[in-house]
Amino acid sequence: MFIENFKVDSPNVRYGEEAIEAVYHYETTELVHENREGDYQWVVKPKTVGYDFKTDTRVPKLGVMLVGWGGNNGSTLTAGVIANKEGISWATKDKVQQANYFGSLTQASTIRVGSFNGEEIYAPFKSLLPMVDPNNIVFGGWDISDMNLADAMARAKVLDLVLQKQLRPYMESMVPLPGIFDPDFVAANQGARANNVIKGTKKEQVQQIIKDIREFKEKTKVDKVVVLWTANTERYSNVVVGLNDTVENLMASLEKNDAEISPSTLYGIACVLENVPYINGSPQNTFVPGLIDLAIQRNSLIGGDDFKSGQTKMKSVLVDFLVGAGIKPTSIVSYNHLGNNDGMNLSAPQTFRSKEISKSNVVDDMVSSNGILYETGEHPDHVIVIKYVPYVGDSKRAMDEYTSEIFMGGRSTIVLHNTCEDSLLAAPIILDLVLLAELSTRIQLKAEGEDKFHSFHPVSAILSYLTKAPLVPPGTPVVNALSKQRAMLENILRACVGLAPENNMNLENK
Ligand SMILES: NC(=O)c1ccc[n+]([C@@H]2O[C@H](COP(=O)([O-])OP(=O)(O)OC[C@H]3O[C@@H](n4cnc5c(N)ncnc54)[C@H](O)[C@@H]3O)[C@@H](O)[C@H]2O)c1
Ligand SMILES: O=P([O-])([O-])O[C@@H]1[C@@H](O)[C@H](O)[C@@H](O)[C@H](O)[C@@H]1O
Repeated sequence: MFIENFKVDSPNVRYGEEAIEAVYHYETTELVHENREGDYQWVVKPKTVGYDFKTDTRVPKLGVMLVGWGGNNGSTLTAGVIANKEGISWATKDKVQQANYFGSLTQASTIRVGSFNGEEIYAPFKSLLPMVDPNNIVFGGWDISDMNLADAMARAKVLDLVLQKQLRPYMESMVPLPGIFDPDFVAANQGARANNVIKGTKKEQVQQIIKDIREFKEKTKVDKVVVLWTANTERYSNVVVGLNDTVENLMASLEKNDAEISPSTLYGIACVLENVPYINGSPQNTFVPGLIDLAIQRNSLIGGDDFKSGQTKMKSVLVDFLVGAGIKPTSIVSYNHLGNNDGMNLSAPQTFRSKEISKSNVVDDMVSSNGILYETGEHPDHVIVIKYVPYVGDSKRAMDEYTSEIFMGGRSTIVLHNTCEDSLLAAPIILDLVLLAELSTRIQLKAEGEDKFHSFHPVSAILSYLTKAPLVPPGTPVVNALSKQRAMLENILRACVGLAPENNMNLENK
């Protein structure tokens, strides 16, 4: 059964005028390697840590500024939100299609809240805590191409023409602000669309971005802004001692107009200085150590990297299943071809390399979790190929072959083939990223022994479900398995309303 909403009734939870406060008992374990009578043994000690959570329930008017607003993702997301807001429907050859938010974890998935008369009860994911309604987001942003959003939507060739026609009047007046462009960081083939760029030194460019954010806030009267990079994939920046390894060196390099600071890092510096959450949807190392430290110093949320949309999402499910089932993946070969501008940009070796890295690391945690199947340091062969085929446009083809060793030396080969519009996968992920980033800035927590409430660590690991290469606080583990990432997110939000983690034990029925 499905319910729209619920409230928790518990002595541990208080719904106030402006906040929900919850007292929570976090059940965890501590391991020690002990010498017991001359023999070293691993001992696991369960422990309970008390936490207080406080969630500000005043939902702000949210502005979202996209870097690369006029791209396929940016224009598709903007169009999709307008279509939902305006309740637009359109005729396809199959049926009359209504606008929806399918593919969005927050808007289109549910959580189990309990059982009623023996029946399982589910509620929308978004009913866990008050969140921004995507229909109320005000969009803006930058693009190095000055094309208005209606024309950009047509250039993207993603949405049905009948729908585009209805959306055009809403989008014609939306024109991206000039963006920071540096041809050294993207494929040479991108230069042709760069007719809308910010001039000046790198420091002046950062100052311009700060000015743009302030003016956008002022003009649209939004309470909060989140900035998200959905612009071209860049090559990796060199991380060099003295250049970008510390806050001081990064800021000094900015003063010196050092060529090795990428545009995506420049937007990041501007956002962090302005205390505006900044999320990177592409694979490059935007978050060089100096920028991560700046975000930590200023407690300004950063998140990334690279939207986990199709092939990689599937991989973080399938390999988790295989390894969790005691089956040993030994070779994973992933090929895809696509014909949109992203594909064209990825046809250069340097930008492809960024993608190859973010797509390759995704099985690491699952492989290292099973010392029965894999020796220390052993990895499956893992090959990533991406080809640019203009004819297929945004309709990405992904082909994967997983070969595994099974019982008694047997081999099992699974082959997948997926055809799907790349941008229709990415747009709802962008939505979730900005909605969850905003929500997480309203949550405060305090562990027992701490005297003050504080926010989550500014390097936002709770966004991991949505990214191929999750950025996590330095020195903390990266989790790639999709089910674990979802459970982490859901259980943290449950904790904020005093609900225990979903444990699926169902003891009442056993
Ligand atoms: N679609 C997916 O499923 C998916 C998944 C993961 C990651 N991504 C990443 O998302 C990004 C966007 O994808 P897309 O399909 O929308 O690409 P796109 O090429 O259609 O759009 C990118 C836009 O960014 C603009 N741009 C480039 N450099 C800029 C800069 N420095 N400042 C401002 N604007 C700039 C371009 O003019 C373009 O309009 C890519 O990096 C892609 O790899 C996409
Ligand atoms: O999410 P996913 O399907 O693994 O990865 C995709 C790549 O396969 C594709 O080549 C690229 O253009 C997309 O931007 C996205 O990164």
